[in-house]
Amino acid sequence: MHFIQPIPTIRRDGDGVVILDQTCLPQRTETRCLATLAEVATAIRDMQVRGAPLIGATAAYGVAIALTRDAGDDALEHALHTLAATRPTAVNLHWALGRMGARLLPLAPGARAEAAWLEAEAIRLEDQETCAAIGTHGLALIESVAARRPGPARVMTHCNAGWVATCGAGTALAPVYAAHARGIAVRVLVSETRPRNQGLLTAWELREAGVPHALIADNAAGLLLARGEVDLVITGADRVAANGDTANKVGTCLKALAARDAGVPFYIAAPFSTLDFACPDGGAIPIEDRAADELLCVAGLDANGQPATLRQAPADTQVLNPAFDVTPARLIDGIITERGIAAAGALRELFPAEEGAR
Ligand SMILES: CSC[C@H]1O[C@H](OP(=O)(O)O)[C@H](O)[C@@H]1O
Repeated sequence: MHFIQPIPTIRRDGDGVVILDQTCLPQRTETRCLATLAEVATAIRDMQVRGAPLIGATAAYGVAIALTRDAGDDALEHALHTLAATRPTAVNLHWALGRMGARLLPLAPGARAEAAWLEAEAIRLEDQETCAAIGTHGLALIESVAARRPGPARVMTHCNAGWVATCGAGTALAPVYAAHARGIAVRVLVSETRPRNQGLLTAWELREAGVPHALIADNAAGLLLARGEVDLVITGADRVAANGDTANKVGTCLKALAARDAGVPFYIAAPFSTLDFACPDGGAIPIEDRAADELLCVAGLDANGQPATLRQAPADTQVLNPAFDVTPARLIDGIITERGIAAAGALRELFPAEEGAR
């Protein structure tokens, strides 16, 4: 059964794209047209689109949008550099731009725009297939939990690695959706994911899909793991280094530590486009620092149901806001990819270098 996104996270519309604006979720579902390179770069930087695979696809469309106006060498280089500078950690962005550059640079300018749209569309469609395959492979983990004990399989996740973060079913949530579609009882524990609260997107997705779940405060994860109330942890990833060290949303590493201490298996779900074989280990992964206001303010609806932002601490409060952390390979029980599940650090067995992996 193929997962169909309730609202496409990105789709071509003439010489531009229409995105689902994630800064409005979960309060409102609004789409937004992106018609220029600058609008695409802003959408990625400001997280109107977010999630590693979706960032990559959006960047690919951004190149197509730019080349539709000017397909010369300088314009192509400018588009690639502008988009590459938007967010540093998710390697899917750089993977997609590398793929676009390799496809387009050898072409005559007159042939580039059409080829760029085709390549962007191919990246989007491939991501749908990739998510589906991750779902199939991850399903086996949920099935084995379901076979071991009565009641729903209790899966903890962090951040949002569901359909809104991709062009398909998601990464970490793809196995959950696959289980739910097959009638396997599953209950997802969703951590809030301060400061940007991507867990609210996960809770919204699961609610819309009718998948039982509970939103938890980030700091509740350790207690729930220690009390034996979690069977399996699955999170997404933004970059997996060659040795299996994995960057994901800040807070992931604490969950992996608590899971290991409690004897709960901890898995990462990530496609090939998230694997960075050129990056030796987690210490070499660039970690994005984001604006202080992400911690100092909260966004939501006011008493009248209108969108509002509240400042919860003085604007000059000193803040550190690393958006990601690195979970060492030793804490990861496996990485669920579109080609199967590999031990962290053994990804080359699924993606041999001779196939052209970075
Ligand atoms: C499907 S990977 C999603 C990945 O993206 C998140 O980052 P962000 O919300 O900053 O784009 C996070 O690390 C998730 O695991």
